[in-house]
Amino acid sequence: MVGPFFSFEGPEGAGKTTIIAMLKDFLTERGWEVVATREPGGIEIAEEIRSIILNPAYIKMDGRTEALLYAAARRQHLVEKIIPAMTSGKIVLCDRFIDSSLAYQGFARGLGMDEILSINQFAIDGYFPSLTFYFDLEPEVGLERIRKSQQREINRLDMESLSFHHKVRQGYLQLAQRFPERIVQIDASKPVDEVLADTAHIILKKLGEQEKSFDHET
Ligand SMILES: Nc1ncnc2c1ncn2[C@@H]1O[C@H](COP(=O)(O)OP(=O)(O)OP(=O)(O)O)[C@@H](O)[C@H]1O
Ligand SMILES: Cc1cn([C@H]2C[C@H](O)[C@@H](COP(=O)(O)O)O2)c(=O)[nH]c1=O
Repeated sequence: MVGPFFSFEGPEGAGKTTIIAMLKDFLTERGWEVVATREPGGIEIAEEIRSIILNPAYIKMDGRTEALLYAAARRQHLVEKIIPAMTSGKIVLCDRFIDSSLAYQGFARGLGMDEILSINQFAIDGYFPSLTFYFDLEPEVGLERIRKSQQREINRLDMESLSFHHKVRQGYLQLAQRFPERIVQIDASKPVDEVLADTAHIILKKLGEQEKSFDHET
């Protein structure tokens, strides 16, 4: 069985990292093998690219360079970590994937969603997530959460204007409308335990569906 691939999307401080860690424990306790990972990063080459993209000193980075670096990090992470995990039947929980590029570079940077989709189609070669959770939150709330967080350094993208972060949200809302069969919107303003319950419920349903279709094949 090929393991399912779930991506988690949303603005800064939406709670993706928190919920992925909780879901990993929740699913592992139920006997699933789970790989939790993140973009940009997750493996050495992509973490190196991450440190370049997010370096607050690189304010002169061109938007297209930024988009290509995210796509390059994505490609390496996909072939080195995500595909092998899926092939060995593990559940993949990925903190950000292609929709981050569509919302941030495509929409908020103004490079065009379809242009960014096109370079990313080359990078992902058909490996779209089985399901994407979009954690919807007012950008002001998310930015305030990360400002208060001890564990989170402020990176180059965090430093963008509030209007950029509003555009990111608008971009995500458009994506949720464009891909309703893949993207599930979660209210990330709720308390952590409620966000976890909402997300886990959908994942268990999806796993049940996948187990059923697997039974039919055998
Ligand atoms: N539902 C929630 N309600 C209140 N605070 C939360 C909630 N979820 C997460 N937080 C807190 O908000 C901060 C950011 O959470 P987290 O790192 O999980 O977000 P994120 O979406 O991964 O952010 P980013 O993508 O910007 O790194 C943390 O301090 C976390 O404890
Ligand atoms: C994958 C991806 C990410 N981004 C942005 C989104 C965030 O501002 C940073 C990553 O930081 P995080 O703390 O790990 O969330 O990068 C982007 O603009 N485009 C992308 O494709």
